[in-house]
Amino acid sequence: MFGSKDKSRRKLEEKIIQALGQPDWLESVTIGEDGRVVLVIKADPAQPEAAEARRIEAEGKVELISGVSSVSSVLTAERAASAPSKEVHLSHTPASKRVRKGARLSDDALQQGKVPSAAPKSSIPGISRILVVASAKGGVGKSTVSVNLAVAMAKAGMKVGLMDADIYGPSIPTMLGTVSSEPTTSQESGKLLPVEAAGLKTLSIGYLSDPDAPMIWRGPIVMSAITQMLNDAEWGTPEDPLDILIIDTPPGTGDAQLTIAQRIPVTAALIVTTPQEVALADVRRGAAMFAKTEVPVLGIVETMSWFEDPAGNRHYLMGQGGGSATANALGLPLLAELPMLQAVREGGDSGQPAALTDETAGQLFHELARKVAIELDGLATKPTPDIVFED
Ligand SMILES: Nc1ncnc2c1ncn2[C@@H]1O[C@H](COP(=O)(O)OP(=O)(O)OP(=O)(O)O)[C@@H](O)[C@H]1O
Repeated sequence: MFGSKDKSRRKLEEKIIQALGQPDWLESVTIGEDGRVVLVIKADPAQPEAAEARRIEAEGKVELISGVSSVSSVLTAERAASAPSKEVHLSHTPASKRVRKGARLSDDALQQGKVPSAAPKSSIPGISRILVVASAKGGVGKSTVSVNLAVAMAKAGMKVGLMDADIYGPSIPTMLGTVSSEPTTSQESGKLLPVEAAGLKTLSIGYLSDPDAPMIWRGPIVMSAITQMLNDAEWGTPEDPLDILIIDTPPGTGDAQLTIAQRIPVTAALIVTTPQEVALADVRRGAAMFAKTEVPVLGIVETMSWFEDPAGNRHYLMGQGGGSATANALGLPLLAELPMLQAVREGGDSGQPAALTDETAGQLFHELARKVAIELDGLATKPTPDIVFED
């Protein structure tokens, strides 16, 4: 599946599928570097005992296969056939009235509070598009970018959701000042109602786990929680969906990240990095993971790029130019180089995102949001829709 170990893992995957008798209930097999196997098993939620028996039997069979060091599994509800896509409206506008995708269209769309209609849509009712924010390493500013980007989009009038799937350190509740909030359940639908803050709807894996519990959250468990937050929460309705759900994912390119990229109908990803060369090698791995799972990467966001002293001199504390070099090497746009700003750090600590309260940060993240909208728009190239620029 990955790099030089491709062949042996593919062989092992085949063995596993064969040992299970190629069942249609096996949704996916993920094999970690050291032979750890995660099975995703489809099951009927109305028959929990049968589901559990299926899981135990499958794990027992896979455990016996040589090359497998451990096996775990996650049960997922069998999905109904996906609703017909309400995709882009293809118009019959004369060519002279069409506009090139990108450029002003997206800018205007962002101003109007909409992701461009041309951008591909997710298949989850109530959520138009899903953007995952990823980083190959921890502590690079991924959650800060997720929160402030979400706020900038909401300020522009979009309906934005922010889901914190960072198992290793769910920090969104701190950054939004919602640590003591708890999602409630709708009496009508029985679904989880996201917490509302800073103009966003938000849910965090932190709400579903005990913060003092040992960090046992790993691929399969996190996937169940993420699936629950995605499918069993009232983000929007099919008639009035979220324009975009931003997911802050756990750092790294391991099983948990791979499972997210494979299992969730992600529209696109954004990769956050610092200018450090050591982080950039990891960014390349992250981009490769998304390429393998066919999730388009919109671009790179470099953050903590420099610190500006009161005299206006820039200090490149973490190196310089690395983000643009990686973006060039990967053929991806560098969507932002965000400086270190005290207001951004303080905003994260105080639960008042800087994009909401600080003018400089507000402008920087508005610009990033605009570029993200342009790139989302640019995804809709196949088949090319005719986009009408409203006069
Ligand atoms: N542009 C910035 N200016 C100043 N401080 C920043 C900036 N970006 C991030 N920080 C600070 O750096 C720290 C790490 O940021 P953050 O928590 O967003 O990283 P992360 O990649 O999400 O980390 P984790 O791996 O824990 O998820 C935080 O204290 C945050 O306030």
